[in-house]
Amino acid sequence: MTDLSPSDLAKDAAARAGVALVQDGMRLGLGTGSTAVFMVHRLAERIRAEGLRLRCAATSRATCDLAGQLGIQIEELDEIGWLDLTLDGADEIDPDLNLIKGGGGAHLREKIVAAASDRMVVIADPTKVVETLGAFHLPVEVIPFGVETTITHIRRLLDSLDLTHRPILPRQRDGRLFRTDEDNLILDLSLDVITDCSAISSGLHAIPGVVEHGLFLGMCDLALVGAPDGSVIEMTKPEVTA
Ligand SMILES: O=C[C@H](O)[C@H](O)[C@H](O)COP(=O)(O)O
Repeated sequence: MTDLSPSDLAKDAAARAGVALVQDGMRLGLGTGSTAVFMVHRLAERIRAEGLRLRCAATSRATCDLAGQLGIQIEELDEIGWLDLTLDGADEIDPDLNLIKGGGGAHLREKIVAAASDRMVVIADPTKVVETLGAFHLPVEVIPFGVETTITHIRRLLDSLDLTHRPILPRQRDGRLFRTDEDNLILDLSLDVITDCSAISSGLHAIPGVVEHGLFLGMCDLALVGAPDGSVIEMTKPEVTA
């Protein structure tokens, strides 16, 4: 790959470091997004060079298609059953390794795959590292049926959490409502700062039309943050003191 922007060089550095964790015989979850694209390319290179025998599940149709084009066989998650490692990108990473994901609308399958993995490792460029989650909109996947009612429920939840007047925007693409791989809709919540991630998470999960939100709390084990010069910083969870 030539002529990469500084941002792409950083993503590629993180992707290489993530792929370096892959060992022969592993069952892998492959994430979605622009950083994951680098990861899938680097993984395909290692498979070709080293003959790695892997079993891989994808978190989106896009990743499934790319992997197929590069000669990586993708199986259904349920055929594999459980995964050793998932490598995925993120939109925001806080110091506790809590994440916002779903900028590409793939967070539902990503969360199912990450939850079925012994280890979730995030690969990212430095712009994704934040002190507090929330500057990036929080994606919420919702069922199309009764979406206005679901928005009303979300509005009431935000009001109850002192997050009044925060925009709740149905995601659009090419002038039409964006549809996920499950044919659902995405609502993007502009929250600015999320001070109580657990309250938002449990509140959203309690709303019937909500399928899944993009907060990944306590799921990430390690974040690999690449830089344009090829170096990578490892972020680990802070030690819990008794
Ligand atoms: O839905 C998309 C995923 O959660 C992505 O992993 C996330 O948006 C990060 O994508 P990127 O690597 O393109 O910044």
